Amino acid sequence: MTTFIPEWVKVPARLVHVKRMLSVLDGDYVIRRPLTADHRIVDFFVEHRSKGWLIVAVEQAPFGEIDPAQLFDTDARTLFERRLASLQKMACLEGQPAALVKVLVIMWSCSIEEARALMMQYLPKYGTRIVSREQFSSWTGKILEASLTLLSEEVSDSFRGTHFPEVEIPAACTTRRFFNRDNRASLKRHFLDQEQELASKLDLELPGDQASTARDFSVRLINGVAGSGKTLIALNRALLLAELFPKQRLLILIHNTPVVADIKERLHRVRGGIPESLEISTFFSWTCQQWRYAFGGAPKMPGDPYVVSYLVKQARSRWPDIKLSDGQLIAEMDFINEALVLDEAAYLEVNRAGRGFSLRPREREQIWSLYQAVAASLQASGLRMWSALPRDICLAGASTDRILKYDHILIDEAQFFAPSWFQVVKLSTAPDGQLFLCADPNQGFMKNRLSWKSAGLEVAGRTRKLQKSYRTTRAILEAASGVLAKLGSGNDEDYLRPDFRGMEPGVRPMVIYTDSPQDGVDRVLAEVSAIAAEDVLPLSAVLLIYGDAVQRSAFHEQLTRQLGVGKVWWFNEKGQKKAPPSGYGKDYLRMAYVETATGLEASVVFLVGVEQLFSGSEKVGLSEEAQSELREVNARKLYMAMTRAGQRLVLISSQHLPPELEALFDVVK
Ligand SMILES: Nc1ncnc2c1ncn2[C@@H]1O[C@H](COP(=O)(O)OP(=O)(O)OP(=O)(O)O)[C@@H](O)[C@H]1O
Repeated sequence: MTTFIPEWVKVPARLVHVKRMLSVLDGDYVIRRPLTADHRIVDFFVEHRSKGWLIVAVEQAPFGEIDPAQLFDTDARTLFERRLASLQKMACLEGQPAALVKVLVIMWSCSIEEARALMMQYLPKYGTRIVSREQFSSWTGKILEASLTLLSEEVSDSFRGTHFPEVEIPAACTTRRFFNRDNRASLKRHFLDQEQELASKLDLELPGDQASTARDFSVRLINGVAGSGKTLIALNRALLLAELFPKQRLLILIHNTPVVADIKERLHRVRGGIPESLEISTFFSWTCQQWRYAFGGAPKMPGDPYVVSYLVKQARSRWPDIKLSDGQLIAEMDFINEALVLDEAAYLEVNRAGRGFSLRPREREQIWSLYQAVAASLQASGLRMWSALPRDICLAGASTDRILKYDHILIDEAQFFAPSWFQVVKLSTAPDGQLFLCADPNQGFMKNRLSWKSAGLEVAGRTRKLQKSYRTTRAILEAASGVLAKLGSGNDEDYLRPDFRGMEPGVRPMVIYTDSPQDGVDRVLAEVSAIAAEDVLPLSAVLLIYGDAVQRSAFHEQLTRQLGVGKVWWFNEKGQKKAPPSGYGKDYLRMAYVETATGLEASVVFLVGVEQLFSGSEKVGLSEEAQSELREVNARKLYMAMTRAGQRLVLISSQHLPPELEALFDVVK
C-alpha cells in the first residue's frame, strides 16, 4: 500500500479524492506533502523506491478563467502561469537551469480536451505535463510511472535535502558516519527512514489545512529498540514544530541529565543554538520551575540524601517488626509519591507488581504510618522528598492554573517516567495540545512494569514501533539482546524485538579480564591513550561507562592527567552535569556512571566496573522474588549500557562472566 507522509488525515476535499486514487498503488510509492510554505505551490511529491521522483500540483481554476486563447490576461491566468513557473523552479536544483524531475499538474475542473489544450500551450514553455482529473483517476499508475524521473543516489539526496530538509540528519548527529572509511562515503548524507519520518510527522497537518494540530489533547507513543532514532525523531519533530508554529510553546523532557546536556551541545554544534520557543530540560529541573509557578516560591528538598535515611531510621523504631531495609523503605515511599497513592485505604489496595518484594496488609499499614511520620518531619523543616515534588503539583488544585502550559510536550525515554510525572505533564499541556512519547520498553529498568494505562495514557491505536537500530552493529545488538534474554526473565509481553535485517555485521563485543577493578581502570587508560595517540578518531567518539566497582574520582583524575585538563567531560561531576568543562564545540572524551548513561552514544564504548550487574542475583539475604527482580533490572541496565556503542564495545571485568554470557563476547587477553 502507498505510504502517505504526513498521514493526510486532514487534507482539503480535493486531496481526499486524490488520496483515494493514490492508495491503490504498490507499496514502493511514498507520497509526501511538504510542510513548508511550498505546499501552496506543490500539492505533493511522489517518490518510488526504484523509479524516482515527481512533483504534482492539483489546480482548481476552471478552463474558462485560464484559457490561453483569450486575448487579454486575466488574474486567474496570471496566477496559474506564476504557479507553473514556480513549479518549474522547484524541479531544478539551486543554481542549475535544467529541470531534474518532471512536473505534473492535475486540472481538477477541466475536461480531457481542455487539459490537452493547456498542455499544448504550457509544456513547451514550463515543461509541465497537464492532465484532467478524469484522466488521472482512470490511469493513475500509468501516468505516474511515465512521469517519474530516476535520479542517482547523490542527486536524489540533494533533491530530498532541498525539499525536505527536516528529515536530514546532520553528520555530527549520527554514529553511522564512522561506518564509512573512505572519504567519498564519509560525505554520504543521512536521512530519517520512511518509518522514522512518518513517526516524526504524526498529526502534523499544514497550516492551510485548517486544523494545524489535532483539536483535542492527543497522545502518540513511539516504541523503539535501542538506537532506532527516538531521540532524533523527538528533536527533529520539535525543530519542525518550532519552524511551523513559531508562536507555540514547545518542551522536550528527558529523564537523564547527561542526555539533555549532550543534545544541547549537539544543537549548538550543528545549528548554533536552540529555537527560542523550544525548552529542553530534565524532568526534575522543569518540575522545580512548575512548582515555583504553582506555589510562588522555590521548593526545598534535603541537600543531603542522608537526611531522609536518618528520619527513616528514627521513625522506624516505633515499628520494630518492619523487616525492610532503610533503602527499601525509602524506595517504597518514593513509590507512594510516584504512584500518587492518596491515603492509607488506597495504599492497602494499590497494585505493587514489579516492586521486587510483597507486603502483607499489616506491613502496608505500618509503612503508611512511617511514610506520614517522615513526611511530617520533613515538612516541619519546610522540606519534602524529591519524589514528592510532582505529587505536590498534582494535588495543588486551582494553583495548577498558574503553571506554564505547552502546546507540544515531547518526552524522550518515557519508559523511565512515573505516573505522577505524567500527571504533571498532562496538567502542563494546553487544552488542544499534543503529547509525543518516545520509549524503549527493553530499557525500562527504573519505573519498570508500569503500563501506559496505569499512568493515565491511552496509547492503544496511537503507537508506532521502530525495530531497526541505526546506532549499532548487528554483532553488538545481538550480544546485548542475548544478555537481556539470558540474564533477565525475557518477558515477552513488552519485549520489543529488534529487526536485524540489513544491519552492519560489525565486530563481536570484547571482554578483557583483569586481576582487579584497578587493573581494569589501568587497562581503559592504556586503550584510551592509544586511541588519542593514533589520532584516527576524535575523543568524542569514545564513551566510558563505569559501574560501582570503579573509584570514580580517581578514574577521572587519571584520565585528566593523561589527556589534559578540560578534555574529559564527566557527566556526573557537579559542575559538568549541564555543560561540558571547556564550553560547547570542543572535542571531549565523555564518561558517565552506568545509571545515567541512558540515551548517550559513542562509536567506541568501554564498560568498566559493572561486575555486580552480571552477578547481582547472588546477593545474600534477598527473597527469591527480589532476586529475580534484581536480575531483570540488571539485565536491562546492561542492555542499555551495551547498546550505547556504535561500532566497538569493550567490557573490562575483574570477574569471569558466567559461561552462557561469556559466549556472547570475544575474550581478549
Ligand atoms: N535513518 C538514520 N540514518 C542514519 N543514522 C541514524 C538514522 N536514525 C538514527 N540514526 C542515528 O542512530 C543513532 C541512534 O539514534 P537515537 O539516539 O535517536 O536513538 P534512540 O532510539 O533514542 O536510542 P536509545 O533509546 O538507545 O538511546 C544516532 O547516532 C542517530 O543519529
